Amino acid sequence: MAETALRVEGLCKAFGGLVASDRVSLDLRAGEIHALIGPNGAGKSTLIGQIAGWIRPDAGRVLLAGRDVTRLSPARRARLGLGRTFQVSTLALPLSARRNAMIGALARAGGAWGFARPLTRERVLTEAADAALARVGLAARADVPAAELSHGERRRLELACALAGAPRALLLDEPLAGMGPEGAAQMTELLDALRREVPILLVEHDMDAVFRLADRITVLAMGRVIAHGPPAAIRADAAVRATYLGQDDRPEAADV
Ligand SMILES: Nc1ncnc2c1ncn2[C@@H]1O[C@H](COP(=O)(O)OP(=O)(O)OP(=O)(O)O)[C@@H](O)[C@H]1O
Repeated sequence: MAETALRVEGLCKAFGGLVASDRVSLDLRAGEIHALIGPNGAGKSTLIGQIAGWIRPDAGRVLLAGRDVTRLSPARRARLGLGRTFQVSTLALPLSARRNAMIGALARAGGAWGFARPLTRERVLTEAADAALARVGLAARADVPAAELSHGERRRLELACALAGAPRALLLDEPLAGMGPEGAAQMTELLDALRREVPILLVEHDMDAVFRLADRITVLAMGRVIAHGPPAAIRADAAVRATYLGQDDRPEAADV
């Protein structure tokens, strides 16, 4: 059986009387893209927040490569290999693409290099950043300020920032958001190849991409997992169809 990079067990989170996560369990295995979908307000962001560590669950556990990280800070989780991108860009716009990717590499290293010589540290971070930029097709743009990159390039740079930290598992929150067809196709191709290097938990509203990319899909509605399985089973699932009826991102809209 494939190694489990990330496991969520029985996560519960309520905001007052509103249950945003209701005993949610899922896992992310080596070599796969696992998509998390659901209508607006289903609890996807709340779940991602609990996995990343900035929302504390009321109950349940988060395990990264078998280690219980439920009580660790987001920074500690990053240092243990949880990479992520955000719905809203976190790039430092005046800095070059390389400098941004170096910050990503630093997030993984944390204080571990406190005693390393500055020149050694600079070289190691630069190498990690350049490798990540090459991986997302931005090697030629390394010296360009993030502010001057196109929207699609910025999204790939955000991915490079996460990759520069050599993550064990990657959380991607709407990596295709705001992209035109060309950028979306480029990013889809990139993610398709990346799964072999790092397993990906993908939150995405573009159902064409989800059904093309996902090895498995978990569907949330009102905080609960209502379906889980390979894309073909999800597309055929009556509860999923009922939940998505009338929604733009309903699975039946995906022509895959
Ligand atoms: N900090 C909060 N305080 C109160 N209610 C919250 C909070 N965060 C989320 N909620 C509520 O929890 C529910 C789940 O929200 P969440 O943002 O996780 O859904 P989502 O699936 O990510 O939605 P979307 O696709 O629109 O981003 C919603 O009803 C939302 O209003």
